[in-house]
Amino acid sequence: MSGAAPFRRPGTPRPLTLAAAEAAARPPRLSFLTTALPPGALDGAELLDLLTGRDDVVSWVHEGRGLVGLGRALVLGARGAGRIEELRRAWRATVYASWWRDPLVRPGTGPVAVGTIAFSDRSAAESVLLVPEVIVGADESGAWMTTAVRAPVGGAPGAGGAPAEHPDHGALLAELLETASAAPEAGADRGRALVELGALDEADWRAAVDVTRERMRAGEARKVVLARDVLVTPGQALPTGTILGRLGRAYPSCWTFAVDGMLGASPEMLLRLAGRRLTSRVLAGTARRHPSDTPSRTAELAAWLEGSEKNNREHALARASAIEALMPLCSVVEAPERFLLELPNVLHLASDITGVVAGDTGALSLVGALHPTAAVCGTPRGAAGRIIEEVEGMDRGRYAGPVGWVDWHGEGEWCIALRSGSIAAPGGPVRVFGGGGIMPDSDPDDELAETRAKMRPMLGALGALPIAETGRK
Ligand SMILES: C=C(O[C@H]1C=CC=C(C(=O)O)[C@@H]1O)C(=O)O
Repeated sequence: MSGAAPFRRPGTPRPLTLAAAEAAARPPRLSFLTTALPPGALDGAELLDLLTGRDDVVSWVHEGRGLVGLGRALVLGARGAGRIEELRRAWRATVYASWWRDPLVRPGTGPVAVGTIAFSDRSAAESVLLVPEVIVGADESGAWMTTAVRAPVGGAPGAGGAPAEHPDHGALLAELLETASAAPEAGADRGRALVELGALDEADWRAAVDVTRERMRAGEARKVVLARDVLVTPGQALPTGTILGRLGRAYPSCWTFAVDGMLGASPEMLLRLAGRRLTSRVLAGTARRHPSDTPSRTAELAAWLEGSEKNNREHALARASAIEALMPLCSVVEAPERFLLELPNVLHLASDITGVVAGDTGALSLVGALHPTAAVCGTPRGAAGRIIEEVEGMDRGRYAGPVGWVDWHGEGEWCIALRSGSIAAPGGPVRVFGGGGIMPDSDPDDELAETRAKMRPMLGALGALPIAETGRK
């Protein structure tokens, strides 16, 4: 076992765990209370510092801002082809049945659920929406705390009712800050991490790329994204919050996420919906880089990537499929020229697509319409999905699935769970994933090296890379 025990305030009932379909029919009643934290209340601590040494945490942090959470007030679960729609309905019913007070009314305040969704309709992994007991959030205007507790029986639902008994937010924050400052230093790793083969060894994965290329050359698909996994046992038991702190420090421009044991630092924003405005970042086309590369070496790589015919074709397919999926849902879609995104481990070709969502389509419906994108599945989607199932040899679980949060009126932010891993039990081994877009002219050795580069964020945070390669600051 690792670090601290799971977060549960004394006297709180066990988390409510419900099948989404059941919750939609008989919604649970929660009470949410949001309060602004006074300026300086975090006392110089970063959001992710509040999670150091802890398990049972949630995280959604980008450039130091976002949401971190502890504990579980409610867990909604679903599987199969209808999983996103079932979760959407269950959350909507839960919000309708619940009480809340939110004087801030900003993105991420008030009732919020965080979610992680399986890549495939046929995955054995459960897709969940989870309401943490405590959320601490921060944006450019300040910080806040939201607590969620079970609502008392009786009274009218909705935002107008009286809140139930909530813990004192000032005292709770003081307790979180104190535990964080007492947590052991996250820096050094004691033992050596063990990295074991996942579903396929490297030779078999290269052979899978070969078979995929042949099937594409025969006309079955134009692009297929193949992934592989390794199992990493850190040299010492690492609490999830400690791994997140390392990811956030090394990859601040990515979204450092954790929900229900799925964690990582994703550079790919599937969609952000705020005030009906939608943003989606499409990444496809990659050059591997090393943290010690000089600026001139990076410039050389960038020029190579921008001129690479194969990478541009790969990017164009992903970009076109995102635009095509958004067109029927938006009154306006804009897609300026692609650009180069620099990360410590890779360079990507990137497109930021924006739109105005028509009608009252919420973030989870949009997630359902966009997933799986050509950046993680391929083109055409059906044929690429079949090839993945037949050659990859693994259930991706929540890897390459949507991960993010949704608020009380259906807006929120969702990434694709890339540069990620899954932890089955706190402090235990982590299944780390990496994939790449395969084109008919792909080179299997190159593609394998690309998956290694994409695993680097997680391997570094787990102490499974030489320190010079971690990108850790
Ligand atoms: C499938 C992954 O990356 C996708 C996202 C960006 C670039 C990609 C590429 O160039 O192949 C992949 O489509 C992964 O990180 O596991």
